[in-house]
Amino acid sequence: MFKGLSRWLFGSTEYPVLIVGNNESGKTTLLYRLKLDNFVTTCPTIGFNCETIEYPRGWHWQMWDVGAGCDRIYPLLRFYLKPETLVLFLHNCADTNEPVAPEWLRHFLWDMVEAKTKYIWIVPTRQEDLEERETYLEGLRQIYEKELSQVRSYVQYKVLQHKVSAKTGEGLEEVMAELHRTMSLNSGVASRRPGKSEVQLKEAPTSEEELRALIEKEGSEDAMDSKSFWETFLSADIPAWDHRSHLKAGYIIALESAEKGESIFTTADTFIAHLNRLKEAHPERFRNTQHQTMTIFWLAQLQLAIWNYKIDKDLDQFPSWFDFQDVLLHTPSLRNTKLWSLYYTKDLLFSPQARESWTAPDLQQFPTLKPSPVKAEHGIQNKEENGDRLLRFAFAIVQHIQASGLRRGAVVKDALASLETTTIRLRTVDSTIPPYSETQAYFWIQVVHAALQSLANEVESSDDLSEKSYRVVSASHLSFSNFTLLFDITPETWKDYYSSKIWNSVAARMEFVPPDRKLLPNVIGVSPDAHKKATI
Ligand SMILES: Nc1nc2c(ncn2[C@@H]2O[C@H](COP(=O)(O)OP(=O)(O)OP(=O)(O)O)[C@@H](O)[C@H]2O)c(=O)[nH]1
Ligand SMILES: [Mg+2]
Repeated sequence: MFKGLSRWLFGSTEYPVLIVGNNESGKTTLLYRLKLDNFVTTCPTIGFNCETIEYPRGWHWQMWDVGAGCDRIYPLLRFYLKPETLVLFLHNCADTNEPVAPEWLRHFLWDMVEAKTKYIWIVPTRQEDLEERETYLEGLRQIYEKELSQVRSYVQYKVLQHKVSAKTGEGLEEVMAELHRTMSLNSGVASRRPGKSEVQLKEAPTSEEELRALIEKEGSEDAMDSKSFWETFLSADIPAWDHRSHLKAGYIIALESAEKGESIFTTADTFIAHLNRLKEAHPERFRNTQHQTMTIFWLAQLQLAIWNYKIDKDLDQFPSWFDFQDVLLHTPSLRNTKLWSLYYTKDLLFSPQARESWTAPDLQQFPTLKPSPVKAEHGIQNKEENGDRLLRFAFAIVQHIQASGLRRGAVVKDALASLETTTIRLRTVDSTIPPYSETQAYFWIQVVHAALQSLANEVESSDDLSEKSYRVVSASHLSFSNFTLLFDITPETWKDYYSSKIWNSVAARMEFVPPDRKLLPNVIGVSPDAHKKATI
């Protein structure tokens, strides 16, 4: 109602502006200098002040100066964040003891990401007594930009470099001009969600060369080897919790899991258990909200990078903990904090559903392993590769159904829809990929389901309790490679059930067509020599 009234009175929208910063950084002084064009004597703010400022004529800014000590109340700041909120972060230059880019800013930035708040300006205040002002401000800019770069794919930021004094009013007009310029350039953006194509344009992935340079730079600044890092990680004492440390911790966990042949779901559980432990030890520092799909996404990319490294370097064993930097340089895309945007739309990835449980990508499937050099020499039949792709896809879906306890019908329906979109996309860049076929997709899901179900059934009938618990774990936590070892299922298995004529028919693409050679399996037995193979 008030919004409507103000619009009627002022004939325009009010843009919300949140003013934050450490104690005594001049938030209240700045607000009243803008409002009254006068210096007011302040005392520490309890609660908040809110004033509407007009600048220039016809443009209205609803400015919120929130409480004393943002470092203590920052968990509450997120309630002021909306997609259309603009943020001014005041840095107090008069207090040289004050940390530059304080710890709470990092959490606040991720709160901004979560709230889809898009703009923040760092305003250095109380500059009157600065010696070598320009050098000092340049130093500030570098430190803040490093911190802000963590969220650069989501948030636009700027560290202002001109002289600002809330006491005299110097430089405040430029601050308001910044807000005005941004909002007039993005007129209407604040109040509507950007379309998909806009998001993709703005957030195009960084080039491989740039990423490699970034990894080199961060590697040379990172004095901590993986062992020492892991110790500080276990004691919740790591120096920074940025993208690189996330990758480093993930790398170690993914490596251990790859060696044990654990599934990606188990790996993710391990990682999340560590996160929870860190959060318990230092709730103010580790505030990542639990995100199942995001965790699985990054761990899967790390596992893939580890495997590709092993294959390309022709190693007999997995790389070691100490090869972290080399593995990153081998797959520089890991350094792209927005890598997920190649696979997921923002709307899907940040949905409550994706947060709570594994959700398949809606833009394209995760990449699979590169073919090993030997295979590549002989060339791989695309059909066989496609069979492998569908088999892996089916395996991930069925295992997810078993691990999550979700209703099978709904998951399969969503998964098939996602597979269809992915296939259509893939075919636009590689026409040798066979078209999506409902029959083929459903067939692989059914085959994998029957196989895993047979493991569960064996558990039911076993009297040996230790065997029982072992099998329960193995059915839902089996890795894909162990799965193909246990069951004689290959990309060619369909030939036992379907003739090529039916399998490749147009009718089979449109809807499920039953097999013409043999009934679909309800239960598949474990391959007789599986135990022998699994121990190799
Ligand atoms: N010299 C100078 N002093 C300033 C400036 N801005 C604020 N001050 C002084 O700094 C002190 C703190 O200013 P406030 O406006 O109360 O700061 P605040 O960030 O709102 O403080 P809290 O509400 O306690 O968080 C006051 O004594 C102000 O007069 C400035 O630009 N220059
Ligand atoms: Mg105040």
